[in-house]
Amino acid sequence: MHTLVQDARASSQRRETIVSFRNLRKDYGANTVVPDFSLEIRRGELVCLLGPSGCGKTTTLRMLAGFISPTSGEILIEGQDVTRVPAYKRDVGIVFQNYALFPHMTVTKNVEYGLVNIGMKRSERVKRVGDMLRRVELQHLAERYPRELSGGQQQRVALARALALQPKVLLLDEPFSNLDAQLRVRLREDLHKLICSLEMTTLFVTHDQDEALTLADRIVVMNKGAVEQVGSPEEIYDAPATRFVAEFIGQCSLLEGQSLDGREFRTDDGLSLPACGQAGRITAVIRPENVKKADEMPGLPARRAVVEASDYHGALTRLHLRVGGSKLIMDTQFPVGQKPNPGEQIDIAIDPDGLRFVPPIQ
Ligand SMILES: Nc1ncnc2c1ncn2[C@@H]1O[C@H](COP(=O)(O)OP(=O)(O)OP(=O)(O)O)[C@@H](O)[C@H]1O
Repeated sequence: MHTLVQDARASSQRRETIVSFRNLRKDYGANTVVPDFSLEIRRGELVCLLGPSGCGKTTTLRMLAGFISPTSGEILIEGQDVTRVPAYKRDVGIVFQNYALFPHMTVTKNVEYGLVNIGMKRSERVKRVGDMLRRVELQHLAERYPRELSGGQQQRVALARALALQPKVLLLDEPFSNLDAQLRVRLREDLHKLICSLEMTTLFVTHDQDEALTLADRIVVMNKGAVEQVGSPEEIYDAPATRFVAEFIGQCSLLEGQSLDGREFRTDDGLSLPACGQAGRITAVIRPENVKKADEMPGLPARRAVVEASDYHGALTRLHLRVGGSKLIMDTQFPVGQKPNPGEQIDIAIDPDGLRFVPPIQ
């Protein structure tokens, strides 16, 4: 499986660039919402803009769609500068957060709409719409109106409408935000399969890290308009470049300290860990799965930890621990009835292979 993912990624890396953002900037008056955004998206890639609310994701997506003009910089689609090209001439399909279906048109008419506009022959339209509805599994609802559909079905109509025009790029703005948690997961898988089968170059926006980690080939983590890190989901989770990325993706404990001689890292609270080779002040990132029960890691120094809180999550229990003055989060399992209570002590070990370092607080 891993090899397949790597192969797919390697082959996408060999493919040509479809979208280029070059030093894109957007100001609203004196307020700079996107200072300097550059990115290349290759054919068939599924790229996600991920970040907290207000970080500039939608603004960036809308600049590519042509709904917002950048203050400076360039956007290229298949090598053509489209920065000043109107939205309807960009060959970009978009699925909006609220789907924006035409309420007075049936599913068929909604999907057919763009095809009529470009003057496609009726026989071809019927074929294309049929194909699209089959792909999103909505043939049986073709004559319904949007108000007669569930949220998930409406989303699929919006997707079919965007894909019917066979755009060069598909843009998705928070595509799952109006759906309940279970449906989100199912539709996420369906969407992933569909986009992969069409080899559709896709840029999507979300503030949901799970969505980004499960769907994207590459994630662009944004913070206050700036790009913090670009990488595969594995890279972003396993090797965060900054404190912001480490905290935004998954859970972690961040320990400030000093790398002493390249071999020892000493936290400000006195905890000693293997160092990263770098000297000076630095921050250690420890994921909860890398804090283990001491007896699971014989040979590593055991540390006495006080349980401050424990949260039961079904498959695992999350413990909030204090080791000396340092706080750690640990994900583990206990036999039924043996979960430690707040105030109890347990012996833990920190897996040095999972230890990562990021620049310290400025
Ligand atoms: N037309 C506008 N005029 C002034 N400021 C704007 C305008 N549109 C967006 N902004 C500001 O730009 C910033 C980025 O907005 P944007 O919608 O791109 O964020 P986002 O990351 O997509 O957030 P969310 O996840 O909440 O949609 C925000 O601070 C927002 O208030």
